Amino acid sequence: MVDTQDPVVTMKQEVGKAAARRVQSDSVVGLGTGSTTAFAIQYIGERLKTGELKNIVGVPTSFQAEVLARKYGIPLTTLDVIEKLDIAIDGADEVDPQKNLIKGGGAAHTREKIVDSLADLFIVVVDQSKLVTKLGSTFALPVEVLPMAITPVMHQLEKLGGKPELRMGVKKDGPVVTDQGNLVIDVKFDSIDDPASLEKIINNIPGVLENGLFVGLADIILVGSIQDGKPVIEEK
Ligand SMILES: O=C(CO)[C@H](O)[C@H](O)COP(=O)(O)O
Repeated sequence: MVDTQDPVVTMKQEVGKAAARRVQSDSVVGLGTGSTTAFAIQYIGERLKTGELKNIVGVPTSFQAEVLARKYGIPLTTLDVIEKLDIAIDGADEVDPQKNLIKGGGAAHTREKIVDSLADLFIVVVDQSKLVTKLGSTFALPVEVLPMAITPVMHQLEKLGGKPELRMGVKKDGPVVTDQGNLVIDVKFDSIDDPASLEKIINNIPGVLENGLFVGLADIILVGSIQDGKPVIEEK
């Protein structure tokens, strides 16, 4: 259960709400994945319920987002019937000063990249600990891979200087399986000097579906921190 008294939880809640307040009536909204975005989805649902927001449809980036959207009464649509989104709200695992991201801590980065990249406005919700000067400094880069290609892809990632590890389940024996039925390799790089070219190089390895580098996609970063015991939100 979520501890609503925990200041970190309160701060995540406030960041999620701040992003949800940017959603306007008559819009198509990308619904991200993760614990921070979950609060944004909840608050969009609450604004719909009170009538403050009208005529919203969501595009979920994962099974988790879909379940939450249904729980909070947000109607859903698919990319087959819309051309673009007005706004997307999503979390991140690392954010650099150029607003480039590492995502995929929840193994949802493939669908997240599709949805977030189609949004006119992509808002990222994070806490201060996610800000880094260089991507890769704290977090391993998630790469979604077709199961049959795991071994050759690992070899290629090692040749790029990474240390690849197959992501294993928690409270589930065996590897994590994505919403698409694939596996995730987390690759630790000492540092990622050129995220734009690494994103392309990794995606060019046969068997790789998508990696968690989001380059040049984010428009606004909402950063939460706790100051004097209170949540503070800063916009970058
Ligand atoms: O990329 C993601 C899922 O694939 C998440 O957005 C990312 O892991 C951040 O999650 P949280 O808000 O729980 O820290």
